[in-house]
Amino acid sequence: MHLRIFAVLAATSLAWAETSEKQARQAGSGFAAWDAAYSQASTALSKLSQQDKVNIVTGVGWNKGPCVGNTPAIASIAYPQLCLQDGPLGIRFGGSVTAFTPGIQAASTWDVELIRQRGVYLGAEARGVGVHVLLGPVAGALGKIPNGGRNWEGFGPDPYLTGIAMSETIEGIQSNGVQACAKHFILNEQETNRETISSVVDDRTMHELYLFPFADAVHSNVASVMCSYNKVNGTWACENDKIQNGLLKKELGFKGYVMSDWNAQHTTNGAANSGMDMTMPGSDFDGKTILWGPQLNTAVNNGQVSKARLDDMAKRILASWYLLEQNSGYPATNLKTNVQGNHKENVRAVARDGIVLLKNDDDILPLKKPSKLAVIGSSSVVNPAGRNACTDRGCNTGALGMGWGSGTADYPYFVAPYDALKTRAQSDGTTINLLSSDSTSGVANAASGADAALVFITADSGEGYITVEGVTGDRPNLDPWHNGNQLVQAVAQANKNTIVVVHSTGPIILETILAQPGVKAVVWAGLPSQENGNALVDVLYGLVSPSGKLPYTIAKSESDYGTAVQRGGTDLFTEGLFIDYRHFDKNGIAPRYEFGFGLSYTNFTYSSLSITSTASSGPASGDTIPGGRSDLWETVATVTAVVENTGGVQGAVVPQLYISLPSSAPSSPPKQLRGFAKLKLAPGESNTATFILRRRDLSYWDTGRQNWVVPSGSFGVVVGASSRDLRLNGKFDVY
Ligand SMILES: OC[C@H]1O[C@@H](O[C@H]2[C@H](O)[C@@H](O)[C@H](O[C@H]3[C@H](O)[C@@H](O)[C@H](O)O[C@@H]3CO)O[C@@H]2CO)[C@H](O)[C@@H](O)[C@@H]1O
Repeated sequence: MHLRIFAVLAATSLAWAETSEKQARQAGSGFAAWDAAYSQASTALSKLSQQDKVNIVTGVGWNKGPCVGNTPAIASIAYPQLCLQDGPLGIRFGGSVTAFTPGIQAASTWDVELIRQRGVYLGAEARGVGVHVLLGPVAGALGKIPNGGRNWEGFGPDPYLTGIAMSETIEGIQSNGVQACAKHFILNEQETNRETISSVVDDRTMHELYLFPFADAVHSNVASVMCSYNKVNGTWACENDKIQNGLLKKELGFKGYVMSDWNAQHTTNGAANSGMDMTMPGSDFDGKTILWGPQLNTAVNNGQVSKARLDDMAKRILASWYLLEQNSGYPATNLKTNVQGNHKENVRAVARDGIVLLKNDDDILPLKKPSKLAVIGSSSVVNPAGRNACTDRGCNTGALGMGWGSGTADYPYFVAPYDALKTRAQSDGTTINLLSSDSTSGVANAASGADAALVFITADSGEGYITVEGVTGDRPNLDPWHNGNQLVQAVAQANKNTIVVVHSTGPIILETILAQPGVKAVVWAGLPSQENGNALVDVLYGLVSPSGKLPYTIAKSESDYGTAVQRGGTDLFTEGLFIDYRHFDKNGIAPRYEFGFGLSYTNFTYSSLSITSTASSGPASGDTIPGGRSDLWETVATVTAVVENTGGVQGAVVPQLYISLPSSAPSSPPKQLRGFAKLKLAPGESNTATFILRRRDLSYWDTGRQNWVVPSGSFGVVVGASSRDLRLNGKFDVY
């Protein structure tokens, strides 16, 4: 099977920048593979009654099957009861599954090998428990609002980084014959009013920011896409002809099927005729309202939905099933099967390599066999009620490993910071003073006299159907929870070697913390899932040098972001293209820690920038393949740079390539990420980072021509250690 062969090839240890040839092949073969799958689907379809077809496209109802989504079996074509199950970080409600790291932690590694391996393992576990459709990965919310409740499920607000992560994850999942589902399509950027709000966006912003990573998903032959709860430009996403038929199926050449988010469908005919192909879960949560099933049958019988449209829906679903070869030897559904294997190794690696070291004064880290350590904060220990005490992780009690909602999984075990620190302390002969509370009383006692004080703070968020400590999804502000600022203040007053460890679903404002002279280090540990403590100890003690880079900007003030949760019925997306670092760059706002930032225990120097380009200006052309016009995916320029480890220890570096469009392009972000690589270097070692630019990477969306266009003129090229730490400058001209 072509897809599997290429996934195996792709599992070699190549940085993404070096694999675009593979991706081009994959798109080509994917197209052929879809053709074959469609041919099988047509044969099967000819054996089906109208009722069978309606059954294929209609879920059986909430809580009426083994999975969160189920469709009935069709015996005549040996089609199983299809099992659709969350989610983006593992099997929700599984009995013995791995709780992988959330998407945002994977993005924070900037390591395509780890991201792909995470996808492969997610797929292996889904297959092992007989899940046909794994409901992830997530590219919407993209993360334009720093407080957005579900941002942590995805890969952050940069569409390029998210696009690469989507591709790697989808190809990884589907290499196991499991259908992936790219969600939520599209512009579902906040939880507040998510089922009523209309996201109003201009055409260029839609293409260059929000649709961009979905194009990657389609290019990687994703089997399914989930339409979102919100309205897009006034029309429900799941009833929106422009986005489903126009953008997704026609422009991007999507061959799979669109399923509704759970209960996101509003009408029988509107959804069918605007491109939605499967309704989930098939009823509302009370089981009272059913919009397809018998109603769809009637609509087809009286001509409100054409027979051809019903055939198309069913064919898309069957073709995806055949594409992934689920018609042969697929395991029976049993969510309780133990499928963990050695997958915890990926969790630990992603948790560890996603840790971002923000501050390290006096080289206080790595720790050097302290004789006494203070460990302070309620999140240093596992939830006293049990690691899975709160359904769908709907509480922020004890150590934090993921946000809350449908995109969660139960932890098979949980190593809290204190657990791992204690183990390490025993081997070092270190004494630990533990204060597992967020109250400032008792802090002076616990922290004073220790060689260093580790203080743990958190910020949590999640999906809006659960309210945690008064927070219904989106965070109301960017402060740490549980009086984190006051806790750090108290610790830093008692101990001048204070190390702050932050576990958070997204940015928090660190100004109060950084103003404490006693705060020597800030470790941004993100969302490390079940390997929380182990990953932290690896970095704190220098078993590895920290190599994570921020996948979003940390501002000095919440208002610096220029975006906020909308309380009314409309979000006008007035910021347009300018979210996260694009906004800070355009408006000359100094971030506290910029997108792409992260310290190391070693140093790197950059040299020898080289640029070659064959790019020509003008609109994209070529046939539509999965992902859009074929030439958008062709390599048109290559940039290389040499990076050397000039420090004393081994470390991994993430050279980042940003481009600036020529002035002939309409107002554009000052710079945009268009390449990155992760190089592991021994002291004194150097290596070349190779960045391959595809036509789409040099294009803007021309609203007049309704096409991607490479502008003529001089393209700026910078290679840096972050979006603000720019080490090498160059340019190339395009005519
Ligand atoms: O899980 C499939 C997709 O579902 C959406 O989230 C839903 C979630 O799965 C479900 O557990 C939750 O149910 C609650 C329901 O909303 C509420 O009315 C009822 O009282 O309690 C239910 C909890 O037991 O609803 C969520 C939708 O509101 C996700 O958006 C999507 O990403 C998932 O893939």
